[in-house]
Amino acid sequence: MITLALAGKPNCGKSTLYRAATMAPAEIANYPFTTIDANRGVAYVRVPCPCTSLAHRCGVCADGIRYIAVHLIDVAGLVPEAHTGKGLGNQFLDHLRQADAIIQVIDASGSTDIEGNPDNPGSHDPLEEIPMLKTEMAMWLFGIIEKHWPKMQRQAQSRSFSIYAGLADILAGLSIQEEHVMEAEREAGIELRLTASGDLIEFSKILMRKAKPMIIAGNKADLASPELLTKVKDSGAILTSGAAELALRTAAASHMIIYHPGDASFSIPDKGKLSDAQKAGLMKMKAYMDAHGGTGVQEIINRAVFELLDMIVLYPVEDETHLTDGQGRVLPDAFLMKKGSTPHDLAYQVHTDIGKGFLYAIDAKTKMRIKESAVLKDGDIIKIVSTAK
Ligand SMILES: Nc1nc2c(ncn2[C@@H]2O[C@H](COP(=O)(O)OP(=O)(O)OP(=O)(O)O)[C@@H](O)[C@H]2O)c(=O)[nH]1
Repeated sequence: MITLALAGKPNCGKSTLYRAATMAPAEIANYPFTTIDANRGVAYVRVPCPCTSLAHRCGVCADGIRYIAVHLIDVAGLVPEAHTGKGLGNQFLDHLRQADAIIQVIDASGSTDIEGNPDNPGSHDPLEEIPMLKTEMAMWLFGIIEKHWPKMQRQAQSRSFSIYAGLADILAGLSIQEEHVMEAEREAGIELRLTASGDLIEFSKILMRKAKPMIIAGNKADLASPELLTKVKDSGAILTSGAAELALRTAAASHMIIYHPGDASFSIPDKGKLSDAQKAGLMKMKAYMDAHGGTGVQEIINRAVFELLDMIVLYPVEDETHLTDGQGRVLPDAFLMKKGSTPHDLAYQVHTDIGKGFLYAIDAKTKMRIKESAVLKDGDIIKIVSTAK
């Protein structure tokens, strides 16, 4: 399953964002494994469910909204020089190891300094936080490479030794592959074999960027001044309010409001049941959402998955006419897969045996056979015919 990590300095709101994003939407609260351990949980991307255009609705989605699970990690807060052991030190880097993509959380309200100490809103520049994470991650990676470099350079004297494979091997735990190493070498304009370890910092930065793509959440946006909001938004960050999202999901869970994560707004079914304080709190959130089109929490998860990681959603079925599985359930499964995936890749994703016994696939929309190597499109509903059952 795809893993996203929330990383940033202490007090920028990571845990609040994490709690909000991993609080299962009311309709799917009984999904298994909502919390895996203290800092690893299940969050969801939101997509329109294809069943909305069918005669039979699917029973999985909530009012035509399909939520698909991804893992989310709440990474320990990091401070400058964390790679040397400062603050909680390398703990955060060990968490990041497991991530496919990183959501860097910054305090858009400027109400905490670079080490996370509280201050008045607007007293710090949120954009100063952005290079810190990149630097710490790159220096950590550099530290690993540096340790192995003398040996690697000796081995590189031998013609049969590939420095790309060697480096990828050392960094396999970080999901760094040979192609990443080659691309980073090219981009850094160096020849790895001939480069002294001390000159590998820029290379490490590029390599980290390739292996762990990053998107920025300008969090606590509800507390930020209009000037800071503009500045943070112009930097390309997505504005978020983890606190608002958490409050909305909590209110929805107790049926105080109707809200699906990612909605631009919410409704109150029975105002009479709310206290004046609750009404005032909700109105404040409504004003914020009206101004920003929502809390931004769902948006950042969707963008991390679909834009940073280039994923599409595919729906495997066993019966291409009724779009059901073997038990008659309509569109029960939705898989997140890399853009460019083929029916054969999907077959493997469903089950290794289905992949091994793959015969052919049918596009349920056109009822036509498609080639094993055809490139699938986002939203495709596919029947796989395999020797395996
Ligand atoms: N106004 C506002 N406050 C927030 C928001 N998110 C978090 N906070 C507050 O900011 C403070 C820090 O939030 P946390 O979620 O604990 O921050 P953290 O980054 O996990 O902190 P560490 O665990 O120290 O790394 C708490 O008082 C939160 O209530 C937000 O979106 N808006």
